[in-house]
Amino acid sequence: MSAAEGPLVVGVDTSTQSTKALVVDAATGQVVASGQAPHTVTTGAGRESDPRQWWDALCEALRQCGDAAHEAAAVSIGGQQHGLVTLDEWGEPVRPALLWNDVRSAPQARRLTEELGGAEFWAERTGSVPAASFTVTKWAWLAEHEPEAVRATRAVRLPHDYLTERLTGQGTTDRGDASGTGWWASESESYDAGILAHVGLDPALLPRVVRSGEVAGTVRDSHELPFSKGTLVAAGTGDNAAAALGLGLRPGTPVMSLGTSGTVYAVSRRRPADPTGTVAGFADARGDWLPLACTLNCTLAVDRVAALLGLDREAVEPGAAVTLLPFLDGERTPDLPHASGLLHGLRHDTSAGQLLQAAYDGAVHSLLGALDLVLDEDADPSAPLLLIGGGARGTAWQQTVRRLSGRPVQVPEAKELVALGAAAQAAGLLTGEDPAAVARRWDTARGPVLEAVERDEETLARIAGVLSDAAPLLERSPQSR
Ligand SMILES: Nc1ncnc2c1ncn2[C@@H]1O[C@H](COP(=O)(O)OP(=O)(O)O)[C@@H](O)[C@H]1O
Ligand SMILES: O=C(CO)[C@@H](O)[C@H](O)COP(=O)(O)O
Repeated sequence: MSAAEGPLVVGVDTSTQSTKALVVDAATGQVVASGQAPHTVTTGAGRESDPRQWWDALCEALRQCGDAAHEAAAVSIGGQQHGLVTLDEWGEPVRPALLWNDVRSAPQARRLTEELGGAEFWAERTGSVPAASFTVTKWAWLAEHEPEAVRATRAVRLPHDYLTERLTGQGTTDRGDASGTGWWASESESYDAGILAHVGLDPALLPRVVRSGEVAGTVRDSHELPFSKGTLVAAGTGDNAAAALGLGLRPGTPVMSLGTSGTVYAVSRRRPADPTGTVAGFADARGDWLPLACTLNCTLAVDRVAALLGLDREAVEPGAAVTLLPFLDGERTPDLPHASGLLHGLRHDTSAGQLLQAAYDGAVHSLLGALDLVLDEDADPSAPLLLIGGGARGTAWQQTVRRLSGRPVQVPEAKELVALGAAAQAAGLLTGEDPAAVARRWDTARGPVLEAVERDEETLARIAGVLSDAAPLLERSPQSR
């Protein structure tokens, strides 16, 4: 038996690049064991992963947790948002999942927006104007390009739903992740029959939306897993909503997450509805809202630039007037799904380290441009920005965010905030507490605060100028090149 003070719970983050599992003492928040296993994502035109890989990675991550996982009384899964998982009558994937960063459905996003009353309609009805990331656009793409896959589909799931269902045998989701589909009406908090009919998706194929604090099911017999039969399974949620739980976030505190995606968000009491499409009006996993902006090019894009230059990711140098828009995967914020990377202002005396700094600046500029739109008007502009995700461990990321935001930056010591949020959700099932209150009791946001420095307005203005001047080039679709 472990020396834990309370029951043990398991929190999982099934994100784009890997699955991470934490075994946590529900009394203290102490992480008693952890494991991690990678996934592969296709490159080229689309971004796809086989959902069965996520299950194998979950089993491996739990195996690494050793005996502690056997003692868990409850488990919860947080996962990458939006991915379209199509299952056949035996619960097997019909085809690989289309991931959030697959931009092939950009034409369907535009078309759906126009066909159903425009951006205002979508923002008001679902909280968001659909971009290529949203599940509804992926379903429309599949119907157009692979109608046989659509015909074979008997269940439609999100990544975290897929794993939860393999644990419990029941098709469930939660409001946080459902709000990123594009077919969940934030106005009525239910599936939107009109939108579903428009895209030809039978609501009977969708999972039940489990309420906050409700048990999604219990672990069914499985010889692959360390859990006992009957272990409680919480609703789980999307990874950003899980991280908000993991930080015990209160309204008005801004978060920036630096991972495969870059995100900025805050909890809000007001239901968001941004017709410009910059802010996605997600629900959080409790009963509030999670206005959020997301970029497709964050740590992977900057690491790719470092690799091209043959530099360590920390080998940045200041002082150049060179601009690099690191849109290697197209971009969502700003809405430029067909864009590619763009370099401007290169001189004989520009160093490789300065080019790398320009990639960090470009990635952070996109996120900061959306931060004010995410925050309510009454949010405190001097509140520290909480910096999380794999990139938050890097000094170059920390210093870039600090310089370009002009805000104090707090870096929580806890590394896996998505998995911790899922663990807090699982703990809440056992104790009856609000999961965000569990995380506050665990003091998960604790970490050093880097004092504010003067905001680097010159760099921000230069990047904004290049972005605006290069708009025709960045907006051009592949067909018109
Ligand atoms: N010490 C570090 N400094 C800077 N970046 C890091 C560091 N450690 C990890 N990363 C970056 O974090 C990314 C993974 O972050 P993570 O939040 O786990 O991603 P995701 O949840 O999208 O899979 C990697 O792409 C890597 O570039
Ligand atoms: O699309 C979004 C949010 O809208 C992304 O934030 C995904 O949820 C993927 O997250 P990571 O794997 O980068 O954590």
